[in-house]
Amino acid sequence: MQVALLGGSFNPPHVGHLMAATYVHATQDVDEVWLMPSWQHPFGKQMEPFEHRVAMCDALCAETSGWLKTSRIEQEPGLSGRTVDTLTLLVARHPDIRWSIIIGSDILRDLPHWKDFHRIEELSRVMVLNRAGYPAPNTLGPPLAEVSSTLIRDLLARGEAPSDLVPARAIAYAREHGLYGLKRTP
Ligand SMILES: Nc1ncnc2c1ncn2[C@@H]1O[C@H](COP(=O)(O)OP(=O)(O)OP(=O)(O)O)[C@@H](O)[C@H]1O
Ligand SMILES: O=C(O)c1ccc[n+]([C@@H]2O[C@H](COP(=O)([O-])O)[C@@H](O)[C@H]2O)c1
Repeated sequence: MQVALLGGSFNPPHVGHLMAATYVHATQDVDEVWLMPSWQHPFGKQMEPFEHRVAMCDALCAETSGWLKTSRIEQEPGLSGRTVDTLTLLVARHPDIRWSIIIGSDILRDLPHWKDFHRIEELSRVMVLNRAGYPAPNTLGPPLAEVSSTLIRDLLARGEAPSDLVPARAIAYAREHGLYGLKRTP
């Protein structure tokens, strides 16, 4: 089996994540895509609690026929969000799976600060998706949606409803739990 990992803060998840996962599943030789929310972020990004972000990722997965899953692997003791360590654990735990790592082209500028990226390339196929606004050589596919979690948090802070940028079930969950300063709904 071939699995592609899409790691991120998912704070909140949005249609860009869904499009990225769908694109990879539809065009690459991949059986499943696993969303892999950060438990703690290596560069110290502040995020809503892990359980809420997992639940919103599950809401994205519900939009698919079962090939998209959420992995809680990053909460394992001993991991710190460094992808090479997470991948090493996954490789040991699932020797039957062949791994790919999905990253958006915005991440390319951060890679010099990643731990042991060469080892990640040894353990997996790295797919760099063409994220709109971040052109780079050797990316995969057409530019994907111009949307970010930062934009969505900004819209929510201004009292706007980003209903065209976040899958409905995910925004409903965020509202139900009063995330991102949203007024809690029963
Ligand atoms: N619109 C998009 N198109 C392509 N890749 C994306 C898109 N949005 C996110 N990604 C990729 O998904 C992964 C996880 O992204 P993340 O959860 O940090 O979302 P983000 O929108 O970049 O968040 P933030 O705005 O909070 O930094 C990264 O590899 C990122 O490049
Ligand atoms: O391995 C590293 O050193 C490393 C450094 C920064 C980020 N990452 C991973 O990159 C993924 C996307 O991160 P981000 O910054 O877009 O939320 C997420 O799974 C992080 O754990 C990994």
